[in-house]
Amino acid sequence: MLPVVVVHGGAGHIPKERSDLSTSGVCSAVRSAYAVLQGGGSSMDAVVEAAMLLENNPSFNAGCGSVLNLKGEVEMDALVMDGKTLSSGAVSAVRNIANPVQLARLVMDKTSHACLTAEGASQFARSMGVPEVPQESLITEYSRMRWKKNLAPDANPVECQMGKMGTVGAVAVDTDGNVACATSTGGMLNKMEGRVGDTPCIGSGGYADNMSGAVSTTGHGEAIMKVTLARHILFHMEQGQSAEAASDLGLAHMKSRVGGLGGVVTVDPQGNWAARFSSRQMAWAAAQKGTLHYGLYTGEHFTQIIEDAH
Ligand SMILES: NC(=O)C[C@H](N)C(=O)O
Repeated sequence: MLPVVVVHGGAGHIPKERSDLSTSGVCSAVRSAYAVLQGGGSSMDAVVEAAMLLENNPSFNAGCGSVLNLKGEVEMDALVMDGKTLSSGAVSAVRNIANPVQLARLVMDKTSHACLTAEGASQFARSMGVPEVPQESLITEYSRMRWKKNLAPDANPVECQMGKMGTVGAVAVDTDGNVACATSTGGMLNKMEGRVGDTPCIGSGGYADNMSGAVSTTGHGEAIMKVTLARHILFHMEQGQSAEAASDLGLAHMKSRVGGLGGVVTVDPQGNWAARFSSRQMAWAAAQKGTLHYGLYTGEHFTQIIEDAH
C-alpha cells in the first residue's frame, strides 16, 4: 500500500474548455511526487514537490495563476504539516514569490513559528534567499479577465467564485509510514486586501498526524474555517471511520451546518486514500502501487499504469 500520494487542483466549477488542463496538471504533479517517494523521499518532500508543480502551472489558483484581490493584486496563502512531529509552517497574504509552499516549508524548518504573514513573510523570504518575482509574472490573462468581470455592477460574485476555485494540495504517506500535507492558494477572487483564508490555518487548510492520517482541503475558506474541516475529518478517522467515510462526513457536516461546499484529499498511515468533494467538480489524482488514479466529476475514477502514462 505504501508509498502513496494524492493531489487536488481545487473544488469548484471548472469550465469545460479548461478541464483537460486541470486533469493533466494534477496527473503530472502526482507522477512527479510519486517518483520522489519511490526514490526514497519523505512524504513532506513529495507533497511540496506536487504543490510546487501546481503553483508553477498557470491553470491553478496558486502561485502563477492566482486569483486577484479587490485591488487586482496577488496575495497567496500556503501551509505544510509533518505528521511525524506535528511541525507545521505557513505563510499568509504573501506577495512576489513564485512558490509560497516552499516558503511555508522554510517557516517550519528554519523558524520557531508556525505562520508568517504579509511583509514579514516577504522579509523572511529575502533573508532565506528566495528570489522575488514581479507580481505581473504571477498574473494570467484569465485571472485578470475574471477580476474585471467580477467588478462589473451586474456580476454574480457567487457564480464567479465557483468558476475557478483551483487551490492546490497534496497528502502523502512515505515508505516509513510518515504522513504529510501541503496546501497552497491565491484565495478567493476579489477578496479584501489582507484577507487570510483557511489554507494557512492548521486544522482548516490541512492537518497531518501519523496517529490518524493527513488531509488537504479546498473550497469556501470561511466555511472551512468554521468547521475546521481537516481536523474534523481526522477526528472521524480517530473514531474508526475510513478515509473515504470520514471525508464524506466532514464535507456533509460543512454543507449542512454552514452551507459550505468544498473538497478534500485524505490518507491514513496504512495508505488508504480518498478524494471527495461536495462541489460540482474537483480535479484530483493519486498514485499507488504503480497505478495512476484520477477524476474530475463526482463518481469519475480512471486508472492508468504509471509506466504507460505520458
Ligand atoms: N479555492 C479554494 O480552495 C479557496 C481557499 N480555500 C480559500 O478560501 O482561500
